[in-house]
Amino acid sequence: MKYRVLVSDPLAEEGIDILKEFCDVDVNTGLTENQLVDIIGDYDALLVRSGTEVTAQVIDAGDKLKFIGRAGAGVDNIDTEAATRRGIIVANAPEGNTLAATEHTMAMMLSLARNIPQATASLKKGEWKRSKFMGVELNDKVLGVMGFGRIGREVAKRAQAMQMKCIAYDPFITKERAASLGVEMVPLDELFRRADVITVHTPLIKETRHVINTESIATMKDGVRLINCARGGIIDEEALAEAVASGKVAGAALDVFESEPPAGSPLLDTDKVIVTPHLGASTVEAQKNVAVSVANQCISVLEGGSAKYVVNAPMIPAEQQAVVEPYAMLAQKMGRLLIQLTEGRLESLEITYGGEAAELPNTKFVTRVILKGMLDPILQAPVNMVNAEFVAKERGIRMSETTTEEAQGFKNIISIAAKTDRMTESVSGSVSGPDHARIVSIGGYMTDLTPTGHVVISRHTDKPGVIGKAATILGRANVNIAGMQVGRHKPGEEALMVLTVDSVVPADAMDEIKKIDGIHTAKHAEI
Ligand SMILES: NC(=O)C1=CN([C@@H]2O[C@H](COP(=O)(O)OP(=O)(O)OC[C@H]3O[C@@H](n4cnc5c(N)ncnc54)[C@H](O)[C@@H]3O)[C@@H](O)[C@H]2O)C=CC1
Ligand SMILES: O=C(O)C(=O)COP(=O)(O)O
Repeated sequence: MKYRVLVSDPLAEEGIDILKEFCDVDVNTGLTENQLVDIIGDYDALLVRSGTEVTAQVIDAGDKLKFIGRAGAGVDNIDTEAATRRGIIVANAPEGNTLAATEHTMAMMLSLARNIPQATASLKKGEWKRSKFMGVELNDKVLGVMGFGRIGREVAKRAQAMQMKCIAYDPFITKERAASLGVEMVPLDELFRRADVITVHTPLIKETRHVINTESIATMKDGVRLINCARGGIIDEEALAEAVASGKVAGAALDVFESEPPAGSPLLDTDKVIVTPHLGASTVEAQKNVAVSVANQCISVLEGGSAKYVVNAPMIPAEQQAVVEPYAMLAQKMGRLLIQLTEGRLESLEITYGGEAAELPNTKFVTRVILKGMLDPILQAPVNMVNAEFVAKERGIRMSETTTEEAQGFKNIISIAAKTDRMTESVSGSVSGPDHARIVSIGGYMTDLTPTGHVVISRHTDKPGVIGKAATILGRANVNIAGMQVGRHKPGEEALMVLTVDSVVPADAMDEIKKIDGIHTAKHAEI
């Protein structure tokens, strides 16, 4: 059956064409939330731009939904937490419109400095007012860039070409990185104090909401100019309107608004503020880029693969794949085995990465794989790389992740210790090559087990006859034993037996094994 994809905002034809090769595509724009809720249950994927609010209600109604794609950068119109809870991958196309937004910012800055939109409107009205539209030069002025990500950096590069002095604030970018581009990183209050023009390029998050407000504007230079081509709400619009009216702010250029469209905003009534209707990404080139990117990611996810720009799950970058993948495969098997060996309600998990495993670039990814391996068999709802951690947290499972140089005689080791309300159990494994991994201990007993197929694992008193009786029972049940290992600490004490078998062990045979004199516990597991 073909997958069904709903496109609820205008998407470039190039993207739609890619989707149509693999999916049934419906383009249905301008839907209300209720209309979307009514139809979303029929679709496997939803593709949007900034025009669709993908709320928790929409997501919860998307019974078949596996992928939400954002043909652009900002995902603030998507309830990613709700998607994560439901195991839906959210991905964006953050690179495709960087240059479009950058060039729009430059256009806004130049228009603001030289009053181009106002002068155009005036001349078209039949006026010829040359002195009214006296401008300022950008040459030698200080540009303050708040948010030094993709767009912020490209804006700075272009501003430097116009001989502006660029300073930037971004708590997540190092001074060295900025210095390599000739940009001085400064604290935010210094940026506000020193800049002649301030342009914001951050996401709208708690920390950036109304960061430009009455108080911060008061610390800026008289006659400062402000630009927002990022997200409405980073600048407090009421404070801006007042500061423009008082003359503190000489002018502002806005592409985005707290509410879009910004009907009734006083910012639309003043000539000192120039505006565009969220056009930052609106170039032919950018729209083609983002549509193609998100369409390809959508198909990849629907076909069981991964997406390049997942917003709500850790993915392994291509360059780390070869190193991380063997550990991830082992980890999932270890998780699966461990959950089958435990009884009771899972309370905590301690995961230790030792030796070379501690150096992995992405232990968080491997930890999620362990969780998926453990939780998938026991939960009704699908557990995947998107929601594994969330599901564990929701179920109150305490998690700890430790790294250590110690690898217990192996080059690398992953150990998982699980505690339930009834018992503790542990499993360790080691990777010895791209396709070669072993379970090296269970419950503290050494083993050497290829993590695949069916096993019977039992604890028994180390005395003659116990193993033979178990083998006889399996033989009678027509279960072939492919391998056997016994681990013990001291002769005569408790021992652990691992039997690899070629097929499922019938429940009555397992019951018989559990009743053998000397057997303490016995479990059948499929790894
Ligand atoms: N007007 C439009 O049509 C478009 C708007 N955008 C918006 O532009 C903004 C920037 O986009 P990109 O550069 O692609 O994103 P990005 O993720 O590459 O850069 C954002 C930067 O903001 C920084 N940041 C986060 N919190 C911060 C804080 N509290 N203070 C200062 N910096 C902080 C991050 O470290 C990051 O470097 C986003 O809000 C995006 O949605 C993007 C494309 C088109
Ligand atoms: O990519 C972004 O963050 C944008 O704001 C672009 O929005 P749009 O796709 O033009 O609705």
